[in-house]
Amino acid sequence: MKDTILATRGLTVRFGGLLALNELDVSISRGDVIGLIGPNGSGKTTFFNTISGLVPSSSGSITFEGSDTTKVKVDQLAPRGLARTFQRSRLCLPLSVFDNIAMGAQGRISSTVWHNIVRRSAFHAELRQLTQEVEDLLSKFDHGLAKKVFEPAETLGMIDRRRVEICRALLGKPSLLLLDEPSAGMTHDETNQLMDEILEIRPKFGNPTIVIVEHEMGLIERVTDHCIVLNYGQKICEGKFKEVAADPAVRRAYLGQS
Ligand SMILES: Nc1ncnc2c1ncn2[C@@H]1O[C@H](COP(=O)(O)OP(=O)(O)OP(=O)(O)O)[C@@H](O)[C@H]1O
Repeated sequence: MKDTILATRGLTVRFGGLLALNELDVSISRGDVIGLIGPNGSGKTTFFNTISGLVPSSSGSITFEGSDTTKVKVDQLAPRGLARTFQRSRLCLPLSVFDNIAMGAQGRISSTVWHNIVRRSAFHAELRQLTQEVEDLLSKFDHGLAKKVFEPAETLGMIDRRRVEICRALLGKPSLLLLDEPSAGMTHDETNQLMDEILEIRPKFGNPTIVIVEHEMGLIERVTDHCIVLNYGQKICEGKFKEVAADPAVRRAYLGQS
């Protein structure tokens, strides 16, 4: 039986009088690809923001990798193995592809004044090692992206920008990868291509568990093992895509059918 990598119990997030998450109990099994779906405003991004330490919960608990992470902040969750991408691109466009990805290696380069001046050769060795890792990562996508490692991110097309964001998330070899609307800003074909690439290179990173928030139901149906459906911050259904798509509560909430 698969173990649980992430669980929430009674997770509640209030924004003033609005209940964005309402007593949410969720269990995510290690190694699965999970689709987190629901109508606009149902709480999907708030769920991502809360479990990744960006938005504090109002009550309830979060357990990640067996530890209580309810109050753990975002910068402490990445080293524990939780990585994510955002709906809107979060690249620093004037910076190089390398710099954007290396941000995901926070704390890996010793950057004290003492280290950089007195132990210059050690600093250069760390930098060389990181550069090699970033180039290896980019070349796994196999689209000549590794050759653009020192070009500004603003010179890349949208699909390559998304690949760079995925590389930044994968650099720390996360056990849980949260993908917030990978299709945003891309065509249907590009989204499918990117998702295929992620699934293809996933075994090289220890098969991280993936949770995808996505409105493209064709993609969710094709790539997920299991789906969780939210409405008004509550879980209304879960199961295989075909099961949840046929559920009357989901059809009412999500598809606007009775
Ligand atoms: N920082 C915030 N302050 C106030 N209200 C917020 C905040 N963030 C989200 N909300 C509200 O919380 C509810 C859930 O929003 P959330 O973005 O999590 O939904 P979503 O399911 O991700 O929606 P979408 O599919 O449109 O991205 C919405 O009513 C939204 O307006």
